Amino acid sequence: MALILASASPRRRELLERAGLSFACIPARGEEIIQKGTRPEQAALTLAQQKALEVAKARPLDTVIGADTIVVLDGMIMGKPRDEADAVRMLTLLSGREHLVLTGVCVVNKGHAHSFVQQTKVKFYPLAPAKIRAYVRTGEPMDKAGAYGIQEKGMALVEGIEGDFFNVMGLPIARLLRLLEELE
Ligand SMILES: Cc1cn([C@H]2C[C@H](O)[C@@H](COP(=O)(O)OP(=O)(O)OP(=O)(O)O)O2)c(=O)[nH]c1=O
Repeated sequence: MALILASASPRRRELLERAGLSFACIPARGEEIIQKGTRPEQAALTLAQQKALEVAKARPLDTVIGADTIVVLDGMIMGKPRDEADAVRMLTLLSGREHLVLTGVCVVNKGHAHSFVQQTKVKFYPLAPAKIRAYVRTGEPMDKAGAYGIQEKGMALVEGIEGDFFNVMGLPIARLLRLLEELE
């Protein structure tokens, strides 16, 4: 029985590797679709479940991990920016404010799906418009929820966090390891 990470995210792969696990990566191909009006927790859970279940169908004997990370400001969900203007819009909204990063995780094992959502609070410094534009021009925000990466240049935007740092990067690794141990 193998462990499979149903993800194309280089951050998730790196975190699992750093935690010392052996696993294979098989990205889910399905589009990430969520119905309008879905609550943030439910959205993160549903997307993680969709990814894990899609890959688990092809690998029924293996343990499959799916995850999805969203940023939530005042109850509003921010995924990845559509384009640079969208990234500027998101970062302008996040400037000087506190938001939540939610990562949904789903582990499919022996035909059962085990899911949870982990939440981390992140506070941004106030950001001057020129700073936001310069950061967006680096290209870093484009494949990241909320248009920033706390583990790269985006670290300069962050005044503080409350909760698991790795959850912001895309995988709440300690809680995931605990779940995997329970399933052994
Ligand atoms: C907020 C934040 C998000 N992110 C990333 C983590 C996720 O990769 C990405 C959110 O997109 P996701 O849809 O969660 O993941 P993904 O499309 O990159 O990979 P896959 O669906 O194949 O698993 O944003 C950071 O790297 N740093 C951050 O600080």
